[in-house]
Amino acid sequence: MSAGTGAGRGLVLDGTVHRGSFELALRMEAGPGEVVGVLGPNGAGKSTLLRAVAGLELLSSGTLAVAGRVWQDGTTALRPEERAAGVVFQDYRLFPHLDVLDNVAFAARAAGVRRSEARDGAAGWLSRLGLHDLARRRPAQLSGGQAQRVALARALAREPDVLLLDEPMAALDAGARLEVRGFLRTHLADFGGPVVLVTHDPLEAMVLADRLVVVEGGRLVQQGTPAEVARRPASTYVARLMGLNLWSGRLGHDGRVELDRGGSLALATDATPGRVLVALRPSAISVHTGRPGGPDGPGASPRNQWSGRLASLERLADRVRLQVEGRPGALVDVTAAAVAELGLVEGREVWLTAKATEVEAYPESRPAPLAPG
Ligand SMILES: Nc1ncnc2c1ncn2[C@@H]1O[C@H](COP(=O)(O)OP(=O)(O)OP(=O)(O)O)[C@@H](O)[C@H]1O
Repeated sequence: MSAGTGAGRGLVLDGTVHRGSFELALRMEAGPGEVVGVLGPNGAGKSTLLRAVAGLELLSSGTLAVAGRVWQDGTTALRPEERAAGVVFQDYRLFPHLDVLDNVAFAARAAGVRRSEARDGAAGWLSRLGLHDLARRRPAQLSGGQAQRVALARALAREPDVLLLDEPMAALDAGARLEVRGFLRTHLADFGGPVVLVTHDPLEAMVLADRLVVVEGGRLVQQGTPAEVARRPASTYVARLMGLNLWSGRLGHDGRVELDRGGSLALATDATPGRVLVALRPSAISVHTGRPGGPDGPGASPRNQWSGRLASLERLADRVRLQVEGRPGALVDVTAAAVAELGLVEGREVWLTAKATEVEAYPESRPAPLAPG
């Protein structure tokens, strides 16, 4: 889906929301058919953003419009029930006393549609989503994955102008998460309106979102396609999330970046001298237990090498992540075999090397303004 196009028919939020002493100040758009993933650390304001769209919090200033209709501005504030928003929460929030069919029929019933007609409509949604076998079950008889699929059916059955998903997979175990992720991927693509998906999980964001918006401390710090954000993270939080090393520094005319927190790295590419962020994949760094090439070795080694102390080892799915203190400190990924062969233990002095071609540098800048809708 194209970013930013036709946002007039999508969602446009430009304003501030206050909750106690916290302020969210944001401009964001989600075009029709576009899935925007909102990422951010705890307390960043992600839920506040969704609540403001749903009408559970009011904007202190600014405007919110969805599908060409103003939901809030200086003079208007639609009540939550007047907003055509389909919301899916992490804890499903199905009505426990109603079976699945009546849960999905609920919005139509609340809008005054006759019971038989509302149930026919709900049955249609359940069939479309492959959930008709669950129609007669009560929420207590559903697994977490099933409950969350029903919650999506209920949200879609409202025929909303925007879908709001608040950490929809956070309460699920790994198996159900995979299942629901596939389900969302299929059915979000069929929904023609804007989707705002709040998540902590970078994989979920990568798989489901067309565009990412990163919020920290109530402010937008970065937005872009998942690939852009992963390649050039704008903050340490994003870099960690994407599993990258990120340092800030100053690039000189000699092609070396002097890092703010010590050390320097050589680049292979031409970048404009000045303030930069430097990203390096943990798997692009090699570990050695002695100085590469020996103390007086020939210059055959890669252009970046530095020493450090192994602070910790963490087993990941298919590798081991090392945290090395040094100048610069770095995350390094190696195989379990390498850990054994090199005798890597906490506290050990190591040498790190990285090819200059692996070092990605880009200007340290404020997020680019949104393209006009
Ligand atoms: N009812 C409230 N009254 C006052 N402040 C609140 C209230 N609820 C949340 N806050 C504050 O608003 C800020 C943003 O909270 P919010 O829940 O939007 O963050 P979040 O990004 O969704 O975090 P999390 O990932 O932990 O859910 C936090 O600093 C929080 O302390």
